[in-house]
Amino acid sequence: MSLTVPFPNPVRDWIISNLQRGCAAPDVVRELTNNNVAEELASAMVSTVMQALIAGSPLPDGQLLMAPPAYLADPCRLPASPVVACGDREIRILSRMSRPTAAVLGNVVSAREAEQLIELAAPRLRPSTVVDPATGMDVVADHRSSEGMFFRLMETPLLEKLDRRLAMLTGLPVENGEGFQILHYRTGAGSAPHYDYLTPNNIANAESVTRSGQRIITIVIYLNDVMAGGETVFPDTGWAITPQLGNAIYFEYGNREGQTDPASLHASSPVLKGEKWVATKWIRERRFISR
Ligand SMILES: O=C(O)CCC(=O)C(=O)O
Ligand SMILES: [Fe+2]
Repeated sequence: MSLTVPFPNPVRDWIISNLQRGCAAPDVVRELTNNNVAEELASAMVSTVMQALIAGSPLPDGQLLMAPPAYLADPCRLPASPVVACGDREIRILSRMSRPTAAVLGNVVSAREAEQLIELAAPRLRPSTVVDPATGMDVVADHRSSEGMFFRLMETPLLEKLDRRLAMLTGLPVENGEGFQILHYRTGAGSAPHYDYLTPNNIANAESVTRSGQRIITIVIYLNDVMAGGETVFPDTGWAITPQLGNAIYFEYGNREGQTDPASLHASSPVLKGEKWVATKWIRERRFISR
C-alpha cells in the first residue's frame, strides 16, 4: 500500500529551479530538511521531481505518492544452534533462509504423534473456506482446495504437549499461539498464494489484530509423506519445501515495528499423488484471544 502525501506546488517549483540552476540533489534535500521537512519525504520529493524532469513525464501536482518503507526483518527468533531442546523433544534446524526469515525443521513430531493428530482431526474436518472479497463472508473454496479443522489451544494432553513444544522453540509464551489448524489435501488439492498475516480490510480481522496483535510466525508441520507434489512454495523466492513426515516449515513475517513481510507469500502446490496432511500453528504478538 503506498501513501499519498501533500506536495505543495510552490515547493515543487522551488526544487525545480534549484535543480535547473545546477544544485546537487543532496544539497536540495538538505535545504528542505533544514526547513523541517522529514528526511524521507524530502528525498522522495527531490527524486520524484528529478525523475519527471529527466523522463519528461508529468510533474507531481499537489501530492506525492510515496512507496511504503521496505520490510526490515528482525533477527530470526530461532536459536543459532542446529538443535533446539524443546522439553521432551529436540527439534533440528535443517536449513535456514533469510528472506523471508525461515527455516526447515526436522524431528518436530513423531510418526505416532502425527497419526494421533490425524485420527483426532478426521471426524471434525470441514471444507476449507476463503473470504469472498466482494462480501467479506466465508465461502467454501472450490473442489481443488483442502478440508480443515481447528483445535483449541491445549485442547487435549497431546495438543498441550505440542503447543508447549513449539512455544519452547520460539521462546514466546504458549498463549500467543492459536490452536492448531489441521488441513487435509486430497490428490489434486492445493492452496492459492496467500499471506498468513491478517489484512485489516474486514471488521473481523481488524478486531482480531486489536485483541491479540498481528500474526508474526507460522509453523506448518508435515504429518505424512506425500507421494508427489504438495510442496509449500514461496513464489517470490522460488523456494519449494517438500513435505516429509515430522518436518516443518517455520517462517516469520512480522517485525517489532509492526511491519509485515510480503516475501512471506506462500501456497501449497497441488498434491499430484497420494494425500497431504499438515498441522499449522500461527503465533501472535500477544496472547491469542479468539473472540
Ligand atoms: O499446506 C501447506 O503447505 C501450507 C499451509 C498454509 O499455508 C497454512 O496453513 O496457512
Ligand atoms: Fe498459509
